[in-house]
Amino acid sequence: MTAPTPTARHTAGPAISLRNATKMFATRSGDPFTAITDVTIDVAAGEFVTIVGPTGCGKSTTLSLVSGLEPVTSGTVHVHGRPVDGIPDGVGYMFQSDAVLPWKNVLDNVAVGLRYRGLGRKEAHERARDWVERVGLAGFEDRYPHQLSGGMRKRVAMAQSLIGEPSLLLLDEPFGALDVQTRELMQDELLQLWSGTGAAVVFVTHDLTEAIALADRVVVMTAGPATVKNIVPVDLPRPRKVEEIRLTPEFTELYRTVWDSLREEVEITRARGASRVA
Ligand SMILES: Nc1ncnc2c1ncn2[C@@H]1O[C@H](COP(=O)(O)OP(=O)(O)OP(=O)(O)O)[C@@H](O)[C@H]1O
Repeated sequence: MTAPTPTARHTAGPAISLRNATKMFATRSGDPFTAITDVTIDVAAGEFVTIVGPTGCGKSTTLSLVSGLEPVTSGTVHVHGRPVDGIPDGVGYMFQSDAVLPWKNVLDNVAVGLRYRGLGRKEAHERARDWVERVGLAGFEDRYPHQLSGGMRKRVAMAQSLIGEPSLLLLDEPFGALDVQTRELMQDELLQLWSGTGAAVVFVTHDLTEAIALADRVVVMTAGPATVKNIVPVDLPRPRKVEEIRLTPEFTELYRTVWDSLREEVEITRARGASRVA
């Protein structure tokens, strides 16, 4: 597997910039529901940022403001220096439930984004073949998703998100449904594929080991409505092998720092849940 050539565009400012971003949703009762409040985060080109926080605090909502799927209620969200108004150019996504199309084989699934953007079949297939190889699926081009393992489907999804050479990669618990061994393998492969691309990454996860192993910085969110509680720099050398670095004393220390920050927020969230069922 080889890393892709650097393609991300370079701008002077941060790739992503949220300033006091607040999102409210309308509710049936008429009272707006605040999902996140005053979130301020910058992500530089080529930086890998992970977001952790208690369940339901607003992590996915934060991503949806960056991807343009939801408009911000107050505050600002900029991508490559421009206010987000609809889906910005150069965004790649990956979610827990992958977007692999059951009626298309591996090659067509990987090529689908390029075809959608108007590239001819031959060229799209050539590039897709290259990406199928990069994600370790050479020889499986003709297989259909139901003939693949969970890990192989994730590889297809990874190739789908990376083939467009995104300058921004938004990942929402992409490996959440995988077993632990496959997950670690996919984490290593993601790091390898991303390294050198210059893409800014925002990766939402519940798994602190994953958050620390992948990141340049871990953003810890508060109990909902989420705001940024703490940002922990991860000064571990790259390239990284998740299996190896998670056993180092530096990693254990980082884990303690992140968990110390998160624990209180998890307890607040649990107490709210308990009071609702009391
Ligand atoms: N479209 C919507 N309309 C109303 N409320 C919403 C909408 N989207 C999200 N919410 C609410 O906003 C809050 C934050 O949701 P969000 O999915 O961002 O949290 P999360 O931290 O990603 O959750 P999880 O950890 O469970 O994945 C939740 O209370 C959710 O119910």
